[in-house]
Amino acid sequence: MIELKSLSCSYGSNIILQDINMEIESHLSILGANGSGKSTLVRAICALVSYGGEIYIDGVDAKELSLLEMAKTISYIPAKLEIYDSFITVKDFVLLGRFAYKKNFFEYSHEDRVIAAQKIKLLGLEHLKEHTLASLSSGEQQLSLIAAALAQESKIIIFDEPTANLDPHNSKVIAHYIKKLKETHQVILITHDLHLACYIDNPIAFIKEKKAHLYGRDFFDDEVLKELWGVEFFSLAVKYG
Ligand SMILES: Nc1ncnc2c1ncn2[C@@H]1O[C@H](COP(=O)(O)OP(=O)(O)OP(=O)(O)O)[C@@H](O)[C@H]1O
Repeated sequence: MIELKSLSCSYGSNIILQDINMEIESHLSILGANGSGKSTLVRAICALVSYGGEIYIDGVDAKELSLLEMAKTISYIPAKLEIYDSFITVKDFVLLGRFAYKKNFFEYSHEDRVIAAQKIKLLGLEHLKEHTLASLSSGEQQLSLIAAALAQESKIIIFDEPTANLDPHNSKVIAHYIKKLKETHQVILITHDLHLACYIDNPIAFIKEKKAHLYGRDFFDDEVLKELWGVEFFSLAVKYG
């Protein structure tokens, strides 16, 4: 359970989110216009930006969590892989997901390596494990990001626009993984992909004018969508089902 109490976020004098009060009991999808503050909201939850108000994760004040405790609690998966080391292999990248569990600075344990190998297998990346990340397609990179996040073994996984760079086939593959992860993890999804949001079927927080507005399935009503986005919708088809 994530509780936001009077949450506010600003960049300098630019107020992005103001006085948000919300209980995220389980899964959630976050939608809203470009620049509305979706990524800022999840970055605040992950303690990646400073904020006013309070955030509690399972009753613990997020400000009290160390970096390593936070890593064991939440994984944040960005839309696109920023590759700092183009020569890192998939195997070594997924192992990085175990950084919070390292017993000393230099060594990953046998257990860390076993868990990383399991996640590589789970995501169907075994044939690519010795390949460099830079040599993979966007879809394969996204799968590698998910494998590293799973290796982190956090309860909460946040996806920030996971299908933004993917073709329809890979979007469907990723959509199925996200849906499956809901069985074992708390999944928070930021997306502009209404088909994906509809398929994942989480409660919706729509960010508008610095506030979060909550919806259920009613969000996907053509009239509601038209009012929120200002464009016509005609019976959104669930293409990932
Ligand atoms: N590091 C930063 N410094 C200053 N302003 C920022 C910073 N990060 C984001 N912003 C601004 O805050 C606002 C909200 O950004 P944010 O990335 O949270 O929006 P978003 O809803 O995720 O957008 P998008 O859908 O386009 O990804 C934007 O106006 C953005 O320009």
